[in-house]
Amino acid sequence: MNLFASPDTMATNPTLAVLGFKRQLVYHLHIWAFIAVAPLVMVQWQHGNFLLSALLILFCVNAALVILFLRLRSVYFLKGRLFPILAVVCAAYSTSINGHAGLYWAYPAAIALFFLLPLKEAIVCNIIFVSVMAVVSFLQFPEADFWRITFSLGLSCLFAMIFAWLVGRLQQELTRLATTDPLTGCLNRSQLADILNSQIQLRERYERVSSLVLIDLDYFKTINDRWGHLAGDRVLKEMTIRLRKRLRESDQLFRIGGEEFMVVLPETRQKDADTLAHQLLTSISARPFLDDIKLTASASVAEVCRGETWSVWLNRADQALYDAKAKGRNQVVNAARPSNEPAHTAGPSTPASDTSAAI
Ligand SMILES: Nc1nc2c(ncn2[C@@H]2O[C@H](COP(=O)(O)OP(=O)(O)OP(=O)(O)O)[C@@H](O)[C@H]2O)c(=O)[nH]1
Repeated sequence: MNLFASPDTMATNPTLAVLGFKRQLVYHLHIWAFIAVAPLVMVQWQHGNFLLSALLILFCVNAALVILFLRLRSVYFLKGRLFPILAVVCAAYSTSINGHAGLYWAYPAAIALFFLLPLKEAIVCNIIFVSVMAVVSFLQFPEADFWRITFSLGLSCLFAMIFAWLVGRLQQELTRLATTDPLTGCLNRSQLADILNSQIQLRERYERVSSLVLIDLDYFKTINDRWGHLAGDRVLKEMTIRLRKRLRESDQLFRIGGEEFMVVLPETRQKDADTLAHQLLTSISARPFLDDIKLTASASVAEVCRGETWSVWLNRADQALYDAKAKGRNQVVNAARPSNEPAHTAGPSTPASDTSAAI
């Protein structure tokens, strides 16, 4: 059994890959913490520290449950929140009764918080932890030791915080790079299946209907041939800006091929998507690109139908786009619905605007 994410998923979906790595981190952290802490239960029991022994048993039980839940259900037991609380309480209490022998555990506990909690929560928890440890050290050790402990623990937390913050930033940046197209900033195909599937689930569970629009520039090859690839790139960027201007925040714009774009429209019926597709084509053909390059585009519209998979949904839209090209371009074609679905608005192709096909 693959614990966290299949190799296929990790290769194609960066967001799931990151989630998989986070789960592995939590998993390994709990395993090694369990191995390190379990023998201490006996040691503390033999020393007559029954309360600490009980706290350590709780810690081990929680670690075992997190490991089991991750293995069997791929979810965090109690969202992994018990580890930090128990680690901090055990370390502080152990220091107060065992002196230096307990203090050593404060360092790994403080660092572990940054791996298990969201950054802000980890910072707050660590500030509280260092403060508690400072009070315990003040009461327990000579003044010189109190300063050493407080500063060395505080510095360890600071280093761990900087490291966790940078890793978080790096992870966000890598996810962004892996999920977007560098030229236009649109989403790329990596999350296409997931986003279409989530719309399908909304349709199946709550009857909430989404549509998708495919848009493909007409005769784009001619732009490259006449004005060069750089001009072609600038046209694609400007086209993205024009499309974005007309879309809502909740709509998702993908670049799924060279000059082919896809818009996923949540909570949108085919009729409204068709209206939007006409407006998008008009925004492309109404004004020339880079001052003198006139362009048109063809589009297709497909509302998600009950029981279909994302690839069937996309194929219907693809077929309709092919029809729009075959019928002369610069028009919107509504995708045919599967034969078992009642027809709402599927209709014949309609001209997008009067603008003649480009160049
Ligand atoms: N400048 C630029 N061109 C690209 C990019 N990606 C793909 N293309 C070009 O887009 C063109 C697509 O050509 P075709 O598939 O024949 O499509 P078309 O010329 O638009 O013709 P129809 O779609 O049939 O109207 C090719 O010349 C590709 O080289 C890109 O990122 N930048």
